[in-house]
Amino acid sequence: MPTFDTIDDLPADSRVLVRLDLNSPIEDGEPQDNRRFERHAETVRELAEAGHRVVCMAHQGRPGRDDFTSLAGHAAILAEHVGRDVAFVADTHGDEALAAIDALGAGEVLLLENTRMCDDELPEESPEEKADTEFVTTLSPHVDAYVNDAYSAAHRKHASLVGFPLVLPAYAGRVMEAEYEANTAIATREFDGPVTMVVGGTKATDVIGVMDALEGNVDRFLLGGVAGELFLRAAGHPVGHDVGGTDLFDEQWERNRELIESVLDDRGDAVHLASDLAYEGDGGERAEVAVADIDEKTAGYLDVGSGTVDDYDPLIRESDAVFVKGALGVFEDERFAAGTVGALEAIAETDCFSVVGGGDTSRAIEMYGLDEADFSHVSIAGGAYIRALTGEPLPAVEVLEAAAARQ
Ligand SMILES: Nc1ncnc2c1ncn2[C@@H]1O[C@H](COP(=O)(O)OP(=O)(O)OP(=O)(O)O)[C@@H](O)[C@H]1O
Ligand SMILES: O=C(O)[C@H](O)COP(=O)(O)O
Repeated sequence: MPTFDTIDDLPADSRVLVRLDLNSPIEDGEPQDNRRFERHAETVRELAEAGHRVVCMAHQGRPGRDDFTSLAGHAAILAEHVGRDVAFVADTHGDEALAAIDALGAGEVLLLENTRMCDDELPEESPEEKADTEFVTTLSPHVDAYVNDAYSAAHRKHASLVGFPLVLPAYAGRVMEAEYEANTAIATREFDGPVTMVVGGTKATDVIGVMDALEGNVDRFLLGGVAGELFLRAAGHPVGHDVGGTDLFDEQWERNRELIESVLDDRGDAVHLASDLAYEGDGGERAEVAVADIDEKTAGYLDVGSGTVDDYDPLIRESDAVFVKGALGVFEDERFAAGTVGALEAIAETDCFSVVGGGDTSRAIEMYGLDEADFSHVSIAGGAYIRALTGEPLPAVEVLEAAAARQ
């Protein structure tokens, strides 16, 4: 169980500084609505309805990149989800921000400007150094408490994540609580039956590290995507390398070859590989080939084949817990969605504990009309989910725990 305090412990009528993670895809300069707004809105609404004065802060993109924008558009989307006005001030901790914070009435909500527009925010430093920055020392006296709801950014040692909880009473928001509990379950919970992990996507280096770290906690890994092909390569099949200008395989193979081989040697019985793969046929249709019949990879494989979907289905249905990291194919294209959707449907129809992680993969749930309520938890975290799965500590969670020990 987490040892941090939650907003249930927050004193009444607080002026509270709440760190959200609204980092979103940006199209034509505008943030796109996504699950993060909906989830964080629950924490914000609960705080506002309880009569607290709610000062939100969040980041967007990274300096120098196209997605580094103001949060003005985010305030409008957040307001729709919260169901009340969210005022926006284009300032992180200057006079304008302080005046807006001081003027907030009970139940009112304010969003400050992108934290990464403040020079003190980004360099990763110790919580003590962050607590000493002008950003933290200027804002803190204007609020009574700090709430961190940004689990998905908790792997970063940035001022808004680790500085404030050193100098203010600090609490976890509802998203922080839910993500923490679900994402650590694989390492901390006892399950009666088999624990299965569905592993795919393009970030093979991440997921292979997770497989290595979780060897003792997972009974079987069902592989697809780029990692799946790299394992097939290690098992001696002529796949898992780049063709036609892709750069997904060779570099990740060189980086992970030893680890893949050692996972196969140590836990080969737990690693399930695709028996067939799907690709784009000459007429643009989905075509499939048995892995045993592949002599040479001439085009990209974009999904696991239907035989593999049938192999994986009962393994999922007889599991007591299923964790998903990465898609089994390029599900964004309907022709290559069968692997990912097949696995998600089997999970949804089974009464197992389930966590679906990864921003890209979880999009398949709404794209294919699945009901989010049929999963125990759909994570909104990327890097933090990976770190939680591998048991790496999250600095922003550690400071919340330290704050609770002080409080
Ligand atoms: N064989 C494949 N070839 C190319 N892309 C693939 C293949 N299989 C799956 N993908 C892609 O993998 C993506 C999802 O996995 P990704 O590694 O991006 O991880 P995620 O965990 O969902 O997201 P994130 O880490 O960004 O939050 C999908 O967009 C899908 O198109
Ligand atoms: O979107 C995310 O995964 C988090 O907000 C972290 O963003 P970052 O990788 O830019 O720090």
